Amino acid sequence: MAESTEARKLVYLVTGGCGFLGEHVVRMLLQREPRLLELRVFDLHLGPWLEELKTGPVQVTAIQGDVTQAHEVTAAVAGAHVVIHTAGLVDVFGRASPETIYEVNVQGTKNVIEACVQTGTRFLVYTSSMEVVGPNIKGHPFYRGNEDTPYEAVHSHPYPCSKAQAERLVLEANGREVHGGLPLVTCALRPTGIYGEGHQIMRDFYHQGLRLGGRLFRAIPASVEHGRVYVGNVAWMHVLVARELEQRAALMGGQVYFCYDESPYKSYEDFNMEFLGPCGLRLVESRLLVPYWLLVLLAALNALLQWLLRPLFLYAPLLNPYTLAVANTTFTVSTDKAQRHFGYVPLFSWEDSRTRTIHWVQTMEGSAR
Ligand SMILES: NC(=O)c1ccc[n+]([C@@H]2O[C@H](COP(=O)([O-])OP(=O)(O)OC[C@H]3O[C@@H](n4cnc5c(N)ncnc54)[C@H](O)[C@@H]3O)[C@@H](O)[C@H]2O)c1
Ligand SMILES: CC(C)CCC[C@@H](C)[C@H]1CC[C@H]2[C@@H]3[C@H](O)C=C4C[C@@H](O)CC[C@]4(C)[C@H]3CC[C@]12C
Repeated sequence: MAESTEARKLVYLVTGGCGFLGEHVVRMLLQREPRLLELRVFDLHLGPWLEELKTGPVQVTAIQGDVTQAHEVTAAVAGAHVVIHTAGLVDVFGRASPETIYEVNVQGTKNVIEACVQTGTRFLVYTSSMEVVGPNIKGHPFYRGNEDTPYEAVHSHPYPCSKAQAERLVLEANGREVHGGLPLVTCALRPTGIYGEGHQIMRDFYHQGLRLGGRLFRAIPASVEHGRVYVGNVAWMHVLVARELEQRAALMGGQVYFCYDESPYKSYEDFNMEFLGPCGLRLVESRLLVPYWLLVLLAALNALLQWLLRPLFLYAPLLNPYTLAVANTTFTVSTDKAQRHFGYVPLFSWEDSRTRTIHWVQTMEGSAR
């Protein structure tokens, strides 16, 4: 590598660095941030793959910790220049209680902010979500909207509520004085539905399709558009924001950015078929067999069963009233704010993103090939 070790002086902390997005952020930082001296990877569950990263020029420090424990967070943040806070409890299936979701997503984020303030860390990038905007409980479409598009952001589900609260805390913390007297600079990235290597729900759909003899059944009309963005591009946006936050603090501090790339606008299921189709699955047009009212009924039945069975075991299917509403409401973004503010251009074309994701599905354990 051409850069001298002298240029390496920055310490980054990635919370949730062993999650689906977090792992991509960690790997992207190692590849694309030449000023990195130390990379701290903080997660409740550390991945074994971290070991192989420890042989490179950057010191990779794995920290097993819990964002809900303020002292653990403060210890991890101390001495870091930049914190990328991706840790979160992503649960729209009723696996965790609302209290736990709030504890991790809201209290965990408060702990990260306070740790920055106490220890003098000045730059904080928060992984928010499109869900802080919508789809809202009224099912209003958000069609090719941007960061300034008016939309009634009203939620009732614990996950979007917690993400919205956490995002607000992060943005309000912009400008707070940190230890040493300088201002904290924060911003939030709002990915739409992320896809790519490691995406658990794609894995679930693939295995469900295999169990159903290579078929998936269309539930959502093809006309409902659902925003998707490739994980490599989301990771790249995090790296760029973190890099530019110091130089462009006045412009970027306290701002939100949707994550976007060249992925096509399609329905959730049609989009998944871009990858699952080449892996041998087909989408069966069953909309006449399974009309929407029946899906609503099934989703409600699933919610009831989840509640009834909770004392015995956790019943958490993909279909519930909330996931049905999200999948069945158009929500797509069209914006260039990230390009204007910090020069973001997707690193991976749609073709690359598609090829990489297909390759990942094909090499998945239990795949048809
Ligand atoms: N997956 C998506 O489509 C999507 C879309 C928009 C936003 N997001 C956001 O991106 C972030 C990452 O999501 P993901 O899809 O990679 O989820 P993920 O579950 O794969 O990753 C989250 C990581 O956070 C860690 N974590 C959870 N609780 C923790 C705690 N108490 N302390 C420390 N670490 C903890 C988990 O162990 C996991 O490694 C989340 O904040 C999520 O809200 C995800
Ligand atoms: C109706 C069924 C046949 C299909 C169910 C699909 C459902 C599980 C999918 C559809 C949309 C998905 C969400 C969407 O991509 C965006 C996000 C934002 C992110 O912050 C967390 C994940 C989430 C909520 C996806 C979860 C899975 C959903 C609801």
